[in-house]
Amino acid sequence: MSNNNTVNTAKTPRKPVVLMSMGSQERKGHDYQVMTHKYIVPLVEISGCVPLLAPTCCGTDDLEQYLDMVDGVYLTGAGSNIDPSLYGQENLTPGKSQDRDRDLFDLPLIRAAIARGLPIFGICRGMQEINVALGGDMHQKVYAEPGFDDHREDTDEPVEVQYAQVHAVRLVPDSWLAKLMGSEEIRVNSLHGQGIKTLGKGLEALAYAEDGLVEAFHAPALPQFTFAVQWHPEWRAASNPDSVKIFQAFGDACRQRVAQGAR
Ligand SMILES: N[C@@H](CCC(=O)NCCCC(=O)O)C(=O)O
Repeated sequence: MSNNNTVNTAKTPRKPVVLMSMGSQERKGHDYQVMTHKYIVPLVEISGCVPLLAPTCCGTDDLEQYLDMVDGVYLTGAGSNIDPSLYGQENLTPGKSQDRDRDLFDLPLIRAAIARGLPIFGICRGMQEINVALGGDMHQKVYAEPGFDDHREDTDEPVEVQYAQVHAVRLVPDSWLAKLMGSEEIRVNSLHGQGIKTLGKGLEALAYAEDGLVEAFHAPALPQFTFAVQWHPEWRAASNPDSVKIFQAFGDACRQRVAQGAR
């Protein structure tokens, strides 16, 4: 008897799994590992990936095992500053919080992920971590540097104001980012006191603020997607066409990794 039910043998590819390193927070005498919703939601809903949140409070013994489980790495922003001793400077902001556990987890994570050819996407602190991991350094107080603007948010303002678009960034003409955005200039939000001073090995600027500060970079010599921005595309990402394009591009890079059958 003929069977009209054809069996679809084409397997739907699994979703990419993406590592997100968590940050530390102290509340009422207890230490927490945290990750903000606004970073998680666009990775799931726009990039179409599955987040794997990794605590950074337990050292790096399991780093390679984490990387065995993922198809990409996504390094988020955080209010803490990277320990400047990690890029050869004295600490000029002793009043600002640091997160040494996250520093000591993320810097080797970045180098190991690059060595494996994993796609990497960094936002704000995440961008700065990639830069430092590759030997770059930072202006610890951009707002105090001659010729640079103050890129910090006003923390007394409501959060909608803090994450509002406040300045333009010029995208490098004819770059893949300019082509992706369909423009050589976009407007972005700005919530950072630190900024790129020297780009790390293999990093190339893709966007600049009006004062010349590097606002996005990539690693053109690497075969995999390696992209980072100083602004916050995760903020209400679904309602920002530029953010949607960025998160979709990262998701596509991670799907390409899955298709390569790397794991
Ligand atoms: N401390 C660094 C990085 C700033 C940063 O990531 N800000 C975002 C904090 C809140 C959020 O996660 O959205 C600097 O000041 O440059």
